[in-house]
Amino acid sequence: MSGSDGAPLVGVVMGSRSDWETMQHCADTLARLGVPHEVRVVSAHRTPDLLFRYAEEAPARGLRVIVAGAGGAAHLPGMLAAKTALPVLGVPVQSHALNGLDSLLSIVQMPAGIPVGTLAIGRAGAINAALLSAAMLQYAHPEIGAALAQFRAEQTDTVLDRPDPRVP
Ligand SMILES: Nc1c(C(=O)O)ncn1[C@@H]1O[C@H](COP(=O)(O)O)[C@@H](O)[C@H]1O
Repeated sequence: MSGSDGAPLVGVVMGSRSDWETMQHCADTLARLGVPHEVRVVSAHRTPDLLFRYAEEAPARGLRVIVAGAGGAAHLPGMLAAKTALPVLGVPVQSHALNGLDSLLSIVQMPAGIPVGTLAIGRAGAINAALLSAAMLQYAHPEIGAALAQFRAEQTDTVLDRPDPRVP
């Protein structure tokens, strides 16, 4: 999905195709908010040269936020943050062996000086990474701000409309 000039604003990257089940929730939410974005598999471990190139070229291509999802030894978000000054949001993917705790700790424990904004493990983190991206873009792109405000209003209405959990 691209903006009017064809350039995506958010890069959604993940360490493996197997992360798509989680990261599709980020892409779906960006699409719902009308945020131009691209989706790529990039791995610090398996495609290190591509990772460096992606991070280095991202600002000139028009990207303004990178969302990086990875599982296990999740070095991808931190390495992207090391190579670009763009804001990097990290989504810990739920791993089989350790339930995502390994992913979370790998992403969140960055040394001072190279920040990664770390979200929750799994689907909630992927959705919130999209919402945070929209929040970061909203003043430069008022139409994204309007979509975000509408999303939140609808979410509130959905809860208020069904106050009794016993009623389906
Ligand atoms: N954590 C990373 C990185 C990275 O950090 O660069 N590259 C792949 N992976 C992770 O390996 C897990 C298993 O990958 P496979 O399913 O392909 O074996 C995935 O969750 C991926 O994010």
